[in-house]
Amino acid sequence: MVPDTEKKRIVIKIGSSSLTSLQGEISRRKLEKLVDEVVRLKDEGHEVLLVSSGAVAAGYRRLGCLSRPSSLPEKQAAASIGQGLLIESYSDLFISHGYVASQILITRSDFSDENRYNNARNTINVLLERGIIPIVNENDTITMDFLKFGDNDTLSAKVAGLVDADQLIILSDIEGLYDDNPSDNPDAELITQVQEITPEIEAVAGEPGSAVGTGGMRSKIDAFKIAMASGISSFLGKASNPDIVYKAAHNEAVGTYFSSDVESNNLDQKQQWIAFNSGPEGDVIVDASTVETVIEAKESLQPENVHSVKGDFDEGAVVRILDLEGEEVGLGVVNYSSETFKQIKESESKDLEQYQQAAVESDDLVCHLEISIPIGV
Ligand SMILES: Nc1ncnc2c1ncn2[C@@H]1O[C@H](COP(=O)(O)OP(=O)(O)O)[C@@H](O)[C@H]1O
Ligand SMILES: N[C@@H](CCC(=O)OP(=O)(O)O)C(=O)O
Repeated sequence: MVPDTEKKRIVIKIGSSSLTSLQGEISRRKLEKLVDEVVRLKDEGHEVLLVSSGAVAAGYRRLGCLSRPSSLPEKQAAASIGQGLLIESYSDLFISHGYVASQILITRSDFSDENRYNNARNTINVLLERGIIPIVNENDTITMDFLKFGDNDTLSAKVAGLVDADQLIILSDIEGLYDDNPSDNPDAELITQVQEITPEIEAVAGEPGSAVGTGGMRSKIDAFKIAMASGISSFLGKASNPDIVYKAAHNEAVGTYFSSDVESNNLDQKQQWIAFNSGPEGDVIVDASTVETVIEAKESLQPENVHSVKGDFDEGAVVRILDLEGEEVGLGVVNYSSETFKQIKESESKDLEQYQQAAVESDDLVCHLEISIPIGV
């Protein structure tokens, strides 16, 4: 954890439910509160990036809908109207405090391309270093349902990892993570600290309680897993609480803090990309002893330890690494194509010498035991 006095790089995610009125429209008052809080952190010298939902909420009325639409094309059309209005409001408010905001729209397929992923990082780094407040949202108007991040929770965690943030603050309409869904159980109790996302923690996370939220607690738990695996401390708290952002940044807020001391939970940026963003193009199958001595030990996988391959992939592709039962044990970038793997399999042992490179280098390998998050969340 970064000492309290140091300048931090903070990613703040705010959900639709925390930016809208009871009617589901953007609330100017809520937007102003958030901006005031961000300004307070900026005035202290911190770098702040916002991941803001709200495009659909800001646009559906002008589309002619009486309530938030439910069909995908209507939501996308509403977002196309609302995203501009949302950014205009943010921009005006930040300018009135002397700060410049910028807009970044991202789709999941942008992040699955390593070059675009790295490009996004370079752009955002320039903005943050120059004191700008980047405001990120999913590019709703062009994203197809099956390609969507699904909500902005996991997007915010991936962005936090991308920019190597010190802290991820997720603001919602709820005080934090409860030991049961408070919408169903009024006796549910707040969990203030989470050091590991165990199956018990996953089990308490339920669906959204409001009509405007999309991810509920499930997608927040996925987001915290990604942040923890990336070595980022996180916080979940209620957006409407006074000074919530300032207090969370100074570790004084009421809510749930997620932090991991596990050394292996520190995937570097390449490994984060492999684990959370890439799309595997094929499978490499290994036996049980290789799982134990190579994959779990995070050693480089040698070509002779590959039992077989499935699918057609080129050198440089990301593949799933499966055990003989078909269970996914890791992900990695291969140094050989599927064709070459087949040739290696058929080669005499004296011919193997020409394949000097590892099948997957240890730096390009992510073992599923250390993350256990389904790819593409
Ligand atoms: N274990 C839990 N603890 C807290 N909230 C939970 C839990 N399970 C489900 N929820 C629901 O998740 C909601 C927050 O998610 P969501 O509505 O998607 O908000 P946002 O728009 O901020 O992303 C809460 O209001 C609550 O109804
Ligand atoms: N990208 C969408 C938001 C998706 C959404 O509702 O996310 P969230 O409120 O964080 O569950 C928008 O701007 O309206």
